[in-house]
Amino acid sequence: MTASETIFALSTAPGRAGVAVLRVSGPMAGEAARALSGEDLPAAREARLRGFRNEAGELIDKGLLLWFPGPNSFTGEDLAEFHVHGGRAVIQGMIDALSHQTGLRPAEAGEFTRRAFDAGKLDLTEVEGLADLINAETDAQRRQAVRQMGGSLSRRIEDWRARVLHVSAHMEAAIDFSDEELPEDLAASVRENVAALVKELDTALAESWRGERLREGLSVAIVGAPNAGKSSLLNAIAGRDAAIVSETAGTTRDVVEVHLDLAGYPVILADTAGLRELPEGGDGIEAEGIRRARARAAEADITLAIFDAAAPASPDAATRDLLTPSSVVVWNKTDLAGTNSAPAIDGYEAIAASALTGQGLDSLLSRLESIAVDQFGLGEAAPAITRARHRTALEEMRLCLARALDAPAPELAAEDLRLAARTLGRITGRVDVEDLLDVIFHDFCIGK
Ligand SMILES: Nc1nc2c(ncn2[C@@H]2O[C@H](COP(=O)(O)OP(=O)(O)OP(=O)(O)O)[C@@H](O)[C@H]2O)c(=O)[nH]1
Ligand SMILES: [K+]
Ligand SMILES: [Mg+2]
Repeated sequence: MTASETIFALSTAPGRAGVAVLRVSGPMAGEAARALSGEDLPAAREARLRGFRNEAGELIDKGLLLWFPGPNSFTGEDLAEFHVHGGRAVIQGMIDALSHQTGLRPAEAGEFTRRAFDAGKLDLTEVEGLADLINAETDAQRRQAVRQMGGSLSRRIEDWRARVLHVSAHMEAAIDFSDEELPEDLAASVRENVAALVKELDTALAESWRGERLREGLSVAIVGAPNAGKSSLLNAIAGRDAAIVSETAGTTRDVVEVHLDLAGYPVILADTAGLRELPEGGDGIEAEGIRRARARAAEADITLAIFDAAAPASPDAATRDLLTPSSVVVWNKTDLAGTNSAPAIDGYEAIAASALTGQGLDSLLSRLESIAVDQFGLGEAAPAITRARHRTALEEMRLCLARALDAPAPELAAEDLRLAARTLGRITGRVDVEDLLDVIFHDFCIGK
């Protein structure tokens, strides 16, 4: 990317809508806005009604023009926004007119945000927060994304990084000024500070799965014997015919997912193939479905095990084999059983339900909801580690700090601390040696 290129794109979703927004960013943005509107630019950050014309002078649409002169814009560059009516022909007309402007080219995916990052408007965690916000499906996901976009994670990372740099700056200075061992009081304070950081990192790492899981959703796999009513339950919960239901055992083969919002938390409910032993040379497609069902059950956070209440005497053995302490057990088809009793299975408390009448679905949903609240609710206080990338960097930083604590010589400890700070800098995308110098000059008188 070269900063001198001017880019443009439709910033709202394509298709019909009341309003569509097109953005132009770069040195030619003002020129393009003048050319299309045939008038001077509006005052900075003030919306003005303008007619937009193509190169033949034909009116494409009337709409609002906004002018954000750099550096006070999202990208840090000159940026113009055209708000027009959101029809396919209007949008295409605007895109064609912008393409005809010299020096303009269509933006690549993420290029506006990339420019905002390059201009120092957002760091990497804030960029990720913005992406998460655009993808957020539930309230809790939105809250986490807004916090991260607002810099909560970066402030936490920067705080750790500043503390590491501070310790290492003191060590480097002591090393420079003497060629012997570190003074004992300095060595003790280094140890104390580094040990405190290691402890905080351990807490953050122990909690890190929460933020990642909130981005992805709690995964629930529905398992059970063929015809237990798994697909019927999925449909009843989703309120639509997401999966095929039939009286033929072995109907479901592919994993069918439905996204739920339970108390603001994302849950991905997956219907799977019924578990059963297939005869030799049996249906290979069903066998593949069963393999996928088992794989999904193994990686799910929760298995929702469905048993047939019409046959209470012999709960399916293959399903019982998959029960774990985080399983939720359901007797389905209670309408056929003629009783609402839900005897425990292998010691697991069960819920009585009927996909047909809807009975018991409330209890089932509130059980899932309370599991989601337990999993996610607690984690909302601290800025979350939301990506494997963050976790890997923190694990690496922890190793560096642990090595620094055990280092046989102060020079080696200082090197490990430098590495720890760099690792953290990778999370926010601000790896910068100038910082180390800044701290040194800040804390020590130059004349000394
Ligand atoms: N009476 C009654 N019938 C049900 C209930 N739930 C499902 N059924 C019926 O049971 C049969 C099997 O239902 P499915 O939802 O296809 O069962 P499944 O567990 O997904 O079956 P496979 O995909 O083949 O493993 C269908 O004929 C459903 O109409 C229920 O609660 N009550
Ligand atoms: K079936
Ligand atoms: Mg099914």
